[in-house]
Amino acid sequence: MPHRPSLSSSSTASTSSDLPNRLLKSVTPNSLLASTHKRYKTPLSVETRSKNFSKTKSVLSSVPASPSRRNGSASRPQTPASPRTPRKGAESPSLMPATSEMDVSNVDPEQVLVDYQMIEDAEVSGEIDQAWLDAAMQDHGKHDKVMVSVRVRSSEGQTAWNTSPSTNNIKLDPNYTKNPASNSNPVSFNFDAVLTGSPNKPVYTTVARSHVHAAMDGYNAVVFAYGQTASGKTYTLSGGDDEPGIIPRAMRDVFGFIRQTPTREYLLRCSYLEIYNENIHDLLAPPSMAAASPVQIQGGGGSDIILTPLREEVVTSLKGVKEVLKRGEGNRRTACTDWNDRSSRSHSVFRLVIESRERGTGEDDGDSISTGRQTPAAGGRQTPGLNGRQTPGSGGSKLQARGGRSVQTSVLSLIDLAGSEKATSDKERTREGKYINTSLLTLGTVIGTLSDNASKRKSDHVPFRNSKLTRMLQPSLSGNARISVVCTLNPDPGAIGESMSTLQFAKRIKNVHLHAQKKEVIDTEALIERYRKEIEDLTRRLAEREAEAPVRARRLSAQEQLAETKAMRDLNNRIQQLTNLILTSESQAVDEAKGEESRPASPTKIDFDMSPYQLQQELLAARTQLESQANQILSLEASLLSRPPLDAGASENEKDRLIAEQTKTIKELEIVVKGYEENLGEPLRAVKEDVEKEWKDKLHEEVRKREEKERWGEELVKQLDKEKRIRTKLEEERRALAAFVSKFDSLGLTPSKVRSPRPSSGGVSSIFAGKPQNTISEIDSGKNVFETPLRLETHKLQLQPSLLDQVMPQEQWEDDGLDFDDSPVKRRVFEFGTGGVSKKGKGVAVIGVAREVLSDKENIVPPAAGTTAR
Ligand SMILES: Nc1ncnc2c1ncn2[C@@H]1O[C@H](COP(=O)(O)OP(=O)(O)OP(=O)(O)O)[C@@H](O)[C@H]1O
Repeated sequence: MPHRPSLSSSSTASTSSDLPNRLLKSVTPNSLLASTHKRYKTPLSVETRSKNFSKTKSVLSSVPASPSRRNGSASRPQTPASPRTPRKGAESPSLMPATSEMDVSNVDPEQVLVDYQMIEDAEVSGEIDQAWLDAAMQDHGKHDKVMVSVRVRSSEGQTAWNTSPSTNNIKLDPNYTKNPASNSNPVSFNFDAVLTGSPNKPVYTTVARSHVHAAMDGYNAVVFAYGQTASGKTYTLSGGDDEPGIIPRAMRDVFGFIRQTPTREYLLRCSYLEIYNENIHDLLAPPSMAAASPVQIQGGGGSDIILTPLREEVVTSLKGVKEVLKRGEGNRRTACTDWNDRSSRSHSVFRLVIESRERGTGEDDGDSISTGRQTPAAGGRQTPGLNGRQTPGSGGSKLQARGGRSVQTSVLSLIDLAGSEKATSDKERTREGKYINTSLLTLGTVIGTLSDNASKRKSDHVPFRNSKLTRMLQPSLSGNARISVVCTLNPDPGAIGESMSTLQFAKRIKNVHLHAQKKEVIDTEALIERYRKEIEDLTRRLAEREAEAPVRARRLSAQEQLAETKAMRDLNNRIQQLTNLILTSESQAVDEAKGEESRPASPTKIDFDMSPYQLQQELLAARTQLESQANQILSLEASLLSRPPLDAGASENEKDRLIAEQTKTIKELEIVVKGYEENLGEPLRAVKEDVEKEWKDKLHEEVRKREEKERWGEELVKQLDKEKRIRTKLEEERRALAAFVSKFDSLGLTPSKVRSPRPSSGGVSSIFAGKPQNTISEIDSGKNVFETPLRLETHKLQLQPSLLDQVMPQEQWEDDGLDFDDSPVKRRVFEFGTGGVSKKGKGVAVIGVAREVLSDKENIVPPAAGTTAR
């Protein structure tokens, strides 16, 4: 029996010095009752969770051989559902600071990085050396299944199980089978490991160490203990000072790993929570705060989940981790149940988020050299919560990729599940037990479905959302984590039923398939470098294929040649795609350098957090876009090729001109194509604007010309109307004059009665017959030979009403609306009358002529032939 000294001075348990007394007490029923009674006064404990594993003997003997009830339950006082009160040794919740100095939202991650130089000897496990590390690495990379181990609790009493650690087998003792006749076919199970005994070190080494290393290497890892109440889950996970369990050993290994890895620097932050009655409580926050704002689960659907609000404490040393653990364990809910003095009444989850990147040279680190342990937020740097880039407690990455150095992020989750149990005699415990059993049942269903899906290649719905526990474990159980399960068994024959159900759970979870992936956030520089390398590789392969093409073409069938062409086209497409990605990344980097943080993400930005489905969609969209760009480029090239070929007979100058023209066009096309590449399908903005402007100006000019023509047309129509009206009036005038003349003639005036001594044989008609040549007839196609001079003057001279009224009423003449000021007709009329004198003079002269002709018909003497009117 190993000696187990007390765990801590603050523990309520006795020290090793009073071991004999404790042993004595432990076997006395009265003392057991007394102690139980005393404990029930504080049913929901916040006592420091470091159980007194030093009193193994007494504890083991006090743990009932089977989950049978204890005596004294009848006298148990009612359980107050009051808030937790601290027990002796636990950190008082009221003293707990509302916020912690090491809360990740209060520190600059760059200032609290841990590297190999900072690890002190005392912090690391002496067993870790390079060979050991190499072995651990090789191991953890291979598994695609859950690692399942069974640990049978030590017992001094009877045991129902026969174990064989060397063959990893566990068998039910034939004496305890229901049907002894079935001895030939005993209940037997094989697992990855079957463990017995009290030491925790071999347990850690076997079930958890490689997973811890996987987490340090960038994989998510989960280790959890499953089993009925009092079977040893907490003992396995937490242990005690003399027999530390998986959690403290894992933390020691974390720092040991860092010490052995001089090439990287780490940001470590931990959180501690419990799921109690289907509520998640932050164990690192003061209880009042944790109760007021329970932790919520966000996200999911296969991807990572976010727990908020959840305190995350940055740790830079093993001591720091121990303090955090102590604080969290002090807040855990434990109570004395019928089967376990200090039963965990909740599922507890301790999470360590590990972010790491290659150590910089210092030049690319700016002011973030981690050459020694630094105080948080030192140096006046902005804290992450203040610079707007990070959300405190959101669970996202805090460390930035820089200088081409990518950041790996992983989470190590160490989970102590509450134990399944039968109905208890206490109301409050029964209520808790109901929640515990329900969530464990859901866990079993989820595991069962996952296992069935994997073995039968189905995709049945997995009810992750039916409990907080499975919801929280969803990303890990969906496959993106390395998982190790320790199933703990109570060897007592009275617990065979529960043990069998635990073993069935272990068997099912063994079938769940895992495909853990490293999560890496890479910065633009490193990304571009990767693309460049890939392009180089592809270009080389393409060149090789092209070189072999002629030889191969002879050997290949038509179908194979098609496949070959397609393969080469794919290579080309990929090169093109990568080139575009480089261009996009580079422009993004420039924007980032300019501080354009608000710039929307480029459509081709690679987000390594995306689910494979989202990435596929992105890829599909990018391919479609590239294909359309390729088509545009092809059509541009085609139009370039379809340009008229250079005429062989063209003169040198002409050739030069055509060459210059074609060169210019090629340049323009190049700009357009480049624009398309840079803008992912958008034409170059400047080119687009130029073209638009050019066409706008042209359009304006065309509109202006059209409007001018319309105006000109309208004017022309007006002029034509005027001309028409003039023509009509002239016609009427001609008719009137003709009537007048014929009337005049019909009066039978003889030349003797006329004052003029020069008689005319033709009468008045002869006057018109002998009119001068420059009359209106010249502009009127020779039709209205009599018109204008007389018409106008007749109108102006107010011809004798007795005569004219009959043919031309006064009003008609006045209302003709003609304006002769500018008309060519008028001009000609005046010219005709005046022979080119001034406008005013012309009018007078014309009137004079008309008056001479018309004022006194008695005096009208037709001029001699060939003479003009005076
Ligand atoms: N392998 C072991 N060797 C010695 N003692 C053990 C071992 N496993 C468990 N015990 C003891 O058994 C008791 C119950 O163990 P523990 O509290 O770890 O059970 P549990 O499964 O966590 O119970 P619960 O689900 O009720 O919290 C403890 O006192 C512990 O010290």
